[in-house]
Amino acid sequence: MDMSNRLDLPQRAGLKERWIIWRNRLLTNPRFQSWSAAFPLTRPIVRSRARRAFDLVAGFAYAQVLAACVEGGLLDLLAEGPCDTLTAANRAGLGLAATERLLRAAASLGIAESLPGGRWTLGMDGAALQCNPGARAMIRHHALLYADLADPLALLRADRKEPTALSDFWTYARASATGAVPPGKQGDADNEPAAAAYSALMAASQAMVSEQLIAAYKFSKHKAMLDVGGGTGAFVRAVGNAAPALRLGLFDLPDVVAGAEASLGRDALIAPRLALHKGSFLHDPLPTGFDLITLVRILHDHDDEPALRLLRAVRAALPPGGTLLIGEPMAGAAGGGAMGDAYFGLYLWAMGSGRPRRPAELGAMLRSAGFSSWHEVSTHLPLVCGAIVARV
Ligand SMILES: C[S@@+](CC[C@H](N)C(=O)[O-])C[C@H]1O[C@@H](n2cnc3c(N)ncnc32)[C@H](O)[C@@H]1O
Repeated sequence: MDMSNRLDLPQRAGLKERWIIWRNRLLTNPRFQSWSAAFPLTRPIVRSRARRAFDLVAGFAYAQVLAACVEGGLLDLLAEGPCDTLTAANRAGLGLAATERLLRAAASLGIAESLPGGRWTLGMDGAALQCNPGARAMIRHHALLYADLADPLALLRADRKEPTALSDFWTYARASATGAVPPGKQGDADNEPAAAAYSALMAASQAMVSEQLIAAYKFSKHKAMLDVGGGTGAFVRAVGNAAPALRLGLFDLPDVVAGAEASLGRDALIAPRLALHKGSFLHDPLPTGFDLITLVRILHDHDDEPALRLLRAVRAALPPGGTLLIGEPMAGAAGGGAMGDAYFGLYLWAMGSGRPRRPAELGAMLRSAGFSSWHEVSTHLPLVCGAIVARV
């Protein structure tokens, strides 16, 4: 292909587009690359861009170093206090040389840090991850994602029609994408272990999400909250503890509600004001009698058609003046970097259903589902969870 021809094509391109084309021409020019790396004023920029480019190239290796530290128990060990390489080798079940290699890699990534006398402790990022059980559960879970991403083009070419490790894990995902009834809807014994596995992962990572939403939104101004797709109830419990007068409801697939019953049924502060509802939010009407409905990490799991169907069901279940709170990581979130389009984009593609959405896209769907207004509510960490409030 004649590149120069292609680059000259957009005669009518706007200023921004022409600037991008000019910039990319410059950046791909070997003479400019050599000059800017040598020139003292541009050298720091070149170094930092080169580091960023290298991180893109090596990201998979970095993630695997982290996975090895978590799976090998090294993060737990380093959290107990400084230790030497032999102790780390014994904990991880690795040879001395392999452990030294892994710990040096971890130290270069901020997961571990070396101390005098050949000892090791947690690095700054290691410390942040170690105190976050949800993040550690996700790191372990990523073995499935990376298996699916081993051949990314094959995954994309398959057009979400082939089973994947993630579509086998999230058993409702394929049903949502194809319009089928989800496996757990009939209280399906075969589906119970799968429902228990994804519910455990969600419960482990729920605390960081509920922390964001409880800090951002005043739940106590409502009388009754229904958490739709509420899993085994970690979010209901957190909100119920923060708003002790709130009546509570949880709706999920029967296999999952059984887990919620086991987890919340004996909670003296929650159980007396909790109603559990079983069904499929894509096939059954939602229970009424709640002035607040929450969808936490739900919509992004579903393609536009089922997501819109769910929003219409929520709209139908809410009374006049009722409120919907959507909480999930959103694409284009401030400070979210590549989380939305790169991470969730590919994760949900591999799962076989759903997509990350920008707040404005969710807003347009809310309008077409019949909500009269919506606005974004800012959370402390949009990377973990963004929030949108919509009114009937
Ligand atoms: C990603 S999990 C989120 C769970 C919880 N909201 C949280 O943030 O931890 C999605 C939840 O939606 C539920 N779900 C998926 N499809 C459903 C359907 N058709 N009807 C009811 N619940 C469904 C799943 O069982 C699961 O508990």
